[in-house]
Amino acid sequence: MKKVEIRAASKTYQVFIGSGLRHQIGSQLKSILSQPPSSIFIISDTNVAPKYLDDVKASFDKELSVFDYVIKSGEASKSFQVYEDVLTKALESNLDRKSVVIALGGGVVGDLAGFVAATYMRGIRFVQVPTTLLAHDSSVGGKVAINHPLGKNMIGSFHQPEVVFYDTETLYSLPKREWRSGFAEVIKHGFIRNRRFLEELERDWTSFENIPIEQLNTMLEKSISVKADVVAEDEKELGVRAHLNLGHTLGHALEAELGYGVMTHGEAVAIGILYAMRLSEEINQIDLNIPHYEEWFRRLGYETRIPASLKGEKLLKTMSQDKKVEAGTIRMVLLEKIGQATVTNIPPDIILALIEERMEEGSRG
Ligand SMILES: NC(=O)c1ccc[n+]([C@@H]2O[C@H](COP(=O)([O-])OP(=O)(O)OC[C@H]3O[C@@H](n4cnc5c(N)ncnc54)[C@H](O)[C@@H]3O)[C@@H](O)[C@H]2O)c1
Ligand SMILES: O=C(O)C(=O)C[C@@H](O)[C@H](O)[C@H](O)COP(=O)(O)O
Ligand SMILES: [Zn+2]
Repeated sequence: MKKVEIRAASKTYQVFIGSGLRHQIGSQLKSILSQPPSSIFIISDTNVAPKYLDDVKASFDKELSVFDYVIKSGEASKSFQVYEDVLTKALESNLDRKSVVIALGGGVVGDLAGFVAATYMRGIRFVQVPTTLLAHDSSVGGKVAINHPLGKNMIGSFHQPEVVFYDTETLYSLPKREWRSGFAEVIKHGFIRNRRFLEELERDWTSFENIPIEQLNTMLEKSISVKADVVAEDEKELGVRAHLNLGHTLGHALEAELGYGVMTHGEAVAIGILYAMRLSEEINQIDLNIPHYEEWFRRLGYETRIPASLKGEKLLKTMSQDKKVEAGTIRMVLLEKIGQATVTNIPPDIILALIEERMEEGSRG
């Protein structure tokens, strides 16, 4: 088993990475939680629950009350309606301030369950049990949120989990599309902070078929360590944490404009990273060798261009509502070089011109 420590200003906790961890959650929590839980509330989704919910439930002593709530899978569940439904179930189950929420699933479950935990009775403890590759990112660092029709993750909080149990055996039931989606955040961690890691990824990850679990676990430990370093420096995104948003200003706008769930988060981030690299070249007057990276992304099966169905002006408007905007100015994460990020004010005309440039063939002008 591997372990990464997250030293956030508000809390230090461990991310355990290993095969089969879901079977040990109940017993492990006995020593990890300083106060025993009065009850457990597991939130999962319709794809994950049939596979793994019983295993997690069975890991708890019979005497402890364990409730669960299964949401419909997909990004559309990060909504006010589902948030309310989960809270209703929590209240009906008489959860109290010593209860512990468990997020069993991908980033959708993690973000929603974390926000439920952050707000139920003004905040109760929660535990992340990620089951997607992408959730190596979402389960760490304490950003929890739901979406608003006008923008991604607009209603949320910072609420750190007590612990993260990353049972990487569960990733082997993921569809290939979800491996690819999650890998975009891994690549992002390389681009913003660790060139050597990025080079290793390029060398070792040529497809998502038959990945040995040791290779997976080692890669995840490195990727989570990048996030851990950033969160330790800046838990609440007052500065350097914004670097974790590389590719997200456009990425989030793509998700919102296409309708939540049409493009996965990672698919949108991959297009957003290449777009941010192009902006970096323009603004910082550097050459990042984009054709090289675009070719790698294509080989891995990513779309690399902005869908032709979208309009530049509308994307710009949505990007103007990004959380990094200050006094109406769009601020984006750019690269100074591969492995080093920075945040820069970007004039709207440049944003628009490069959106047009990065549109799918045949849709420009
Ligand atoms: N809080 C953060 O710091 C942070 C970071 C990155 C992304 N996010 C958020 O995470 C979300 C995306 O997360 P995601 O990609 O995990 O999406 P997701 O939770 O929707 O999972 C993707 C799909 O895989 C299914 N699935 C999950 N685990 C499975 C398994 N083991 N086997 C088979 N199917 C499984 C899900 O049901 C879903 O259909 C977005 O909302 C994004 O905004 C948050
Ligand atoms: O942890 C962070 O900080 C990130 O930005 C990680 C991102 O991958 C993630 O998608 C996050 O939810 C985006 O946050 P937001 O503040 O831009 O909504
Ligand atoms: Zn992300």
